[in-house]
Amino acid sequence: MVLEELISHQNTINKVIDSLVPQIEQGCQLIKDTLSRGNKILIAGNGGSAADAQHIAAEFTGRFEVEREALPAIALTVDTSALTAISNDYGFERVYSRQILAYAKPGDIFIAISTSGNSKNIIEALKTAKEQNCISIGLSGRDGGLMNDLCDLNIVVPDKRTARIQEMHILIGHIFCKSVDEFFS
Ligand SMILES: O=C(CO)[C@@H](O)[C@H](O)[C@H](O)[C@H](O)COP(=O)(O)O
Ligand SMILES: [Zn+2]
Repeated sequence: MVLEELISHQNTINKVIDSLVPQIEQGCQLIKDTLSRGNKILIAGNGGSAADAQHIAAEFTGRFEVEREALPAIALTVDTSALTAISNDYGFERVYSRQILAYAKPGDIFIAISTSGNSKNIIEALKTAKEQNCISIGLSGRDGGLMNDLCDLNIVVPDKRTARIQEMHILIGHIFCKSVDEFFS
């Protein structure tokens, strides 16, 4: 089983190498352009993808591999008072869209992470991000789901398994960070 899982991960990376390099490069460029204009990054996801959202945001506000200026990135997954109040008062579907209304300025980037591409709170957040004139980058999987029609750039990991898709998302997130390190250092 262990070897099979490792080989399955390797097969997914090979599919990403074969099909997603231009889209990942486009994501790097959008993020560098956004940060160098003085705009910020907002990130959200559910479950393992919530952990990815805060992991990636912290690489920007703190640092990744080299010394460079602090960069503005906010994970919408971390404030338990906001998460519980918004869910309780407006419904879980609006837990991220309400925070986008609070934080987003035109030209900011919203990175939406969903392996199915269909989580309702992520879809609502993408609709609000569009209304706020934000740029949206999707990290999704399977067939890209509803995110295909709502993201400026939807990076769809060509796999069916949530675990494999999540593993590629954090790799792509780290590639975004590497490209930002090179640009800002
Ligand atoms: O990490 C995992 C599974 O590996 C789970 O916590 C997973 O993220 C949750 O089931 C999410 O609710 C799935 O949502 P999504 O990726 O379809 O948007
Ligand atoms: Zn997981």
